[in-house]
Amino acid sequence: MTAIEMNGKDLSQKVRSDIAEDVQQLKEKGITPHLTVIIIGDDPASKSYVRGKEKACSETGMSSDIIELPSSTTEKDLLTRIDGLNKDETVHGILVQLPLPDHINEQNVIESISPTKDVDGFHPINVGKLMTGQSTFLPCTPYGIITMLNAYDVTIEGKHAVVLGRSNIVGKPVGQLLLNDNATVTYCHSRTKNVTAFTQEADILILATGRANSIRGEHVKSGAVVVDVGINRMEDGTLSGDADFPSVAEKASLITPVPRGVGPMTITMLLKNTITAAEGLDAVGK
Ligand SMILES: NC(=O)C1=CN([C@@H]2O[C@H](COP(=O)(O)OP(=O)(O)OC[C@H]3O[C@@H](n4cnc5c(N)ncnc54)[C@H](OP(=O)(O)O)[C@@H]3O)[C@@H](O)[C@H]2O)C=CC1
Ligand SMILES: Nc1nc(=O)c2c([nH]1)NC[C@@H]1CN(c3ccc(C(=O)N[C@@H](CCC(=O)O)C(=O)O)cc3)C=[N+]21
Repeated sequence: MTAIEMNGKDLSQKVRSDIAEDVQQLKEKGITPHLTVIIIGDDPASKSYVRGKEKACSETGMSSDIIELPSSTTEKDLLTRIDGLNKDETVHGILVQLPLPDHINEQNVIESISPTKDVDGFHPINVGKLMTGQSTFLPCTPYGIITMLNAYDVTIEGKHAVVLGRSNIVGKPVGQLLLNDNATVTYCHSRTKNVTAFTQEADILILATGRANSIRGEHVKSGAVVVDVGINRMEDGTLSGDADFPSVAEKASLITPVPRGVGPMTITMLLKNTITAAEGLDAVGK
């Protein structure tokens, strides 16, 4: 079998043109959806993601601003700024780019963002809603993955989904969304014994470990749907996923490439969440 590529870049174009229409409608009501991104320090990869987010906002007619702070910023300063943004009615979505410098407690920062402006879906209130099946902001990468699987007509119900990785931003929430859609979900992590025994049983395999080219064709069941979340910058400057793309693509029925797979969908769902925030839906607790 040779896999069909699930192209997140093309799908993003389509979803973003719908988003642009929603933005237009909101503007007619006098609301311009606005996203504020805070970035601390000068990690080049983080800066590049943040630029991608800003570009995507302007392409859909949304407004955005980036607050760039030095890595010496204290937690107290950061929390004060977030408090200001929480109170600012012109700001609908707040995203603090992760990871943060070691001297700042990530959880304190996440919990300081108003759950109604938490377009990352990382606040414990929103995580709790996701776990209990209530509608809320879905974390952007998992939301993008589900949107992609739906767009490519992948049946989730009754399938065995295996998730490699259990981070709060990718692994755990993507497993929860698949469970909410009636998959049987297995999580694997660094302490899992014999990961291959699980990957070989997966109908839907989500790779989110950040270990470049670590999953090869022999690890994958024939006909599996493989979603590669990994973004690994190689020595030659190119990006690689967690899958060894050529050998996995030979076994899988559908696969996401890296780049142009999950990454662009993550940004697209961030835009969607910002619109939801601007609409002020009851569903997110307003
Ligand atoms: N495309 C996109 O939009 C996005 C891409 N990413 C990329 O996705 C990848 C994962 O990101 P993130 O979740 O933040 O990463 P983390 O480093 O936070 O988590 C990695 C997870 O992988 C697990 N793991 C490590 N080694 C193995 C192994 N050998 N077998 C099974 N599991 C293992 C870890 O287990 P343990 O918990 O035991 O340590 C951990 O749960 C990265 O490459 C990141 O750059 C991230 C966000 C968005
Ligand atoms: N609070 C917070 N929210 C996040 O959502 C968040 C974060 N912090 N920290 C870092 C990770 C990573 N992430 C990516 C987003 C887009 C691409 C993306 O667009 N990738 C392009 C390639 C980009 C390139 O060429 O460098 C692609 O895969 O085609 C990648 C990774 C969001 N994250």
